[in-house]
Amino acid sequence: MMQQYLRLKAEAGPLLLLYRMGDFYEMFYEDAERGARLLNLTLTRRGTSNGAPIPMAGVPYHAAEQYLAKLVAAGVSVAICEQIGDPATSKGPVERKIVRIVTPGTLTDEALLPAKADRCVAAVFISRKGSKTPRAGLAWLNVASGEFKLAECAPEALDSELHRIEPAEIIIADDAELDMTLSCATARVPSWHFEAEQAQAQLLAHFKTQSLSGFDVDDLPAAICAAGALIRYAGRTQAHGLAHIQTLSADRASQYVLMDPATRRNLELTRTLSGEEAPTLFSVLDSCRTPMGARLLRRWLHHPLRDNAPVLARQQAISALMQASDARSELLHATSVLESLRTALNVLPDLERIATRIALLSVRPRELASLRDAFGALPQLQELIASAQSSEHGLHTRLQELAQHLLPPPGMESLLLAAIDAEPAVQVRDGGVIATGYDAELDALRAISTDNGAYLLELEARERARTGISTLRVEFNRVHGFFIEVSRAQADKVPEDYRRRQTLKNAERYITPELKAWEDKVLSAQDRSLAREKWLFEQVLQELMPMAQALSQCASACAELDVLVALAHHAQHHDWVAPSLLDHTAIEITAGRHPVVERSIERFTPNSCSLNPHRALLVITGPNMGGKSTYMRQVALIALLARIGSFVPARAASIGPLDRIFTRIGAADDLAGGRSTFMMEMTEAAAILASSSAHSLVLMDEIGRGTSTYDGLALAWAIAQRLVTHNRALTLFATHYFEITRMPNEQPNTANVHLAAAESPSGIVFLHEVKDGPASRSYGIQVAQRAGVPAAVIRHATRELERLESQGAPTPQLGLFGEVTPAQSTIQIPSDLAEAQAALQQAVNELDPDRLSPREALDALYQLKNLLP
Ligand SMILES: Nc1ncnc2c1ncn2[C@@H]1O[C@H](COP(=O)(O)OP(=O)(O)OP(=O)(O)O)[C@@H](O)[C@H]1O
Repeated sequence: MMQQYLRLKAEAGPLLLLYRMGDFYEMFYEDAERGARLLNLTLTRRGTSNGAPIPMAGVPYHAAEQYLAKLVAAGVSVAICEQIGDPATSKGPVERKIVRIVTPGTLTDEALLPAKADRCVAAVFISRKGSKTPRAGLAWLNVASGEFKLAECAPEALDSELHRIEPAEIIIADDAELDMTLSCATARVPSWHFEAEQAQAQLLAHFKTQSLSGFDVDDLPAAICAAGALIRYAGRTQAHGLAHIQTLSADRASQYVLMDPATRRNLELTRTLSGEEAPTLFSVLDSCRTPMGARLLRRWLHHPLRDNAPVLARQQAISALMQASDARSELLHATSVLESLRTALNVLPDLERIATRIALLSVRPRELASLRDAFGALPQLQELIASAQSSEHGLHTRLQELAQHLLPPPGMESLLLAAIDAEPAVQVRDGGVIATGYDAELDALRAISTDNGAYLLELEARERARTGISTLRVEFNRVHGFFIEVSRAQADKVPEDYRRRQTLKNAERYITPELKAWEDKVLSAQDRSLAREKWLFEQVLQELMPMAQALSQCASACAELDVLVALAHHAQHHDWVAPSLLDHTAIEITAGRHPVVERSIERFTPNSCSLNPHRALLVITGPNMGGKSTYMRQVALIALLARIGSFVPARAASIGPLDRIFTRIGAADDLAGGRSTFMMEMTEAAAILASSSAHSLVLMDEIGRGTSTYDGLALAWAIAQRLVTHNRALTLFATHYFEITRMPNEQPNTANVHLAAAESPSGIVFLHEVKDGPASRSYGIQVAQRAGVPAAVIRHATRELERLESQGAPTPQLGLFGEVTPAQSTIQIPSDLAEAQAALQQAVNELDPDRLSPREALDALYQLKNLLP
């Protein structure tokens, strides 16, 4: 047996091998040690190898799914080996085979997949290093939905692209190096899998085509190499192949508003800065009723669009949904269309994943039942959309397009209605999955095994008469089968042909030749009926498989409708408006709010923002805690929401096309990457300066604070100036360096705004209101006091501040930037002050404090004071 194990283990390679033995999946050697550690199992031993005991650990087969889920969550890939031979007839170890490979990125099993997030597997290939223009090729595959995409980018942008795609697993060549900050499982495959010819051949064989031209990806050679290796890898993991992956498409980054990983993180789109699921933009917007809707919303948030046309189509669909609901509820006082749509969507199961499992022939009976029940809701969805369309407001062609796909694939509904039982069992092997009336043979077999009642009553009457035992009973139970039960007192009356089956305390149970013959007939009918049912189910699956593609189109339409309904619902309940989409770059927001913060505090102060080529950079000052970061983020989030087609939290907004959104807001140390806070800050700033354009939105928060005041200020000034003169990006630049508020004097397309605060007897009051002009002061000490810094420290700091201010604190920065006038470059000391300083110096030198009486000391102090001009 160990030989068989070692052969299979060699086949499984680095995958953890779960080796089926009876009711357990066992692991051996290093796999056992690793598995025991990851799954918290007891490590035991089985036999020895070269005199050393062989470590072994196992999990019961019926609980395997939950252990698999843990392994996959830990990024481990697993090969599952089953017994395929019959133990009764096998000589030596039963034949076994690896039947399934589970890797973090290729899951299709409902139990192992998160409902509201996609899990895909990506392959990365970097074309010839050292060549003039090396390209990074990327391919990613969502096995659960069938989506297969390609993209190329410069190798420097690869990390950012990976953060956009967020694969659960990445495939790379065994000799490749990949420098990425995304944490996910990686799998290495032989480098020849990525060779152009091999990859191309693999794809052609998969799609059964002569060339890839039809997919419009010829200009992406590096990505094709990645795609070939990927389809080979994914194909190995699925027992029934990847027939549902029927197309390949290029995902051209130019269609999206690009965001780097820092920006996605800082804007807290789908994860908070501390890594939580909520509150995020996704968590507040996600009132989706279906899992595929929630997944699509998440994708939209990470892929804002550059072109106005598709954005407008979504926005108009949302308007139509909202207006239709108004019209109906006013007229009929009935539930609004929007609410009815939400209710109707609620009954839909995860159509997208069911479609995939139909294609993979791994769909479960109950999923088919839920699919059949869901089809009943589709006409209602269509009707509701039609009523949204018939409202007189707005254009809504997108809704019309969606409605056309809200249909079950032809033949699927009738097949499921006829074939699948109203409430099928979980597993086909339990029986009760195929509906009565679907197959005459099955019905006949079932009749034999279930219609025992009349025969048993007749037999009982006959036996009572024959034996004279009036209490005799004929019965059946699952463990012992059929039997005749006679009380202990009457047991001596039973005839010769009664054979004892079981003895109870007060009764004996018998079987007779006649009853045994009946039992055999019934049991064999049961076996045959289960076998027939299994076969019929497989036939149904084969019939359904070609319909999977159409079902997944229906699933996509439901997902999109769900997202549009969720956005409409949110807009309606939180007073959001449709932004105008401009065709020139500008962001004009009137009374905007932060979509997430407005939900968590009682009274959010709305603020406006105007950014355009004539007012391209806003220097934002104001106290700590004044609301600078919130304001900047809210502008970016409103722009992003507008670019996904959503309504926005504002009284009015006009948003033009954007190519990128960049944020540099607070930086954490990247200790693992060996970069300090300041280094991180500068790396991000460098990326922004390198890639932002006149169509980009840039948020910079307190750039330069990670180093000494002078260095920081100098860098902040230079960066701001470069952004406005060279990159010409729309920029929000929050800073505590007041010197930067002078920038509008030099750069006419910049302006100052500040977050207002007021002082009251009980301390500083934050008004959270954005006003024109620079802040008058920073209130740092007041904020520190509010934060609970000890009073003694606050007093000391206040004195120190007064001292610095009275000294007219050196302003080295005056000489640091731009045109330096002689008057600014040196600190001029007036001549009378120079004289006074000399006289003061002399007077102080002449004083001997030890010889002075208190009275003389006081006089000396007055004299010194008088020496000052
Ligand atoms: N417009 C607003 N209306 C109401 N409350 C707000 C508003 N903006 C911010 N706040 C509140 O003020 C708090 C501080 O805001 P924020 O972090 O944006 O300040 P900040 O000026 O960036 O501070 P720091 O300079 O210390 O980073 C937020 O947690 C929020 O609760």
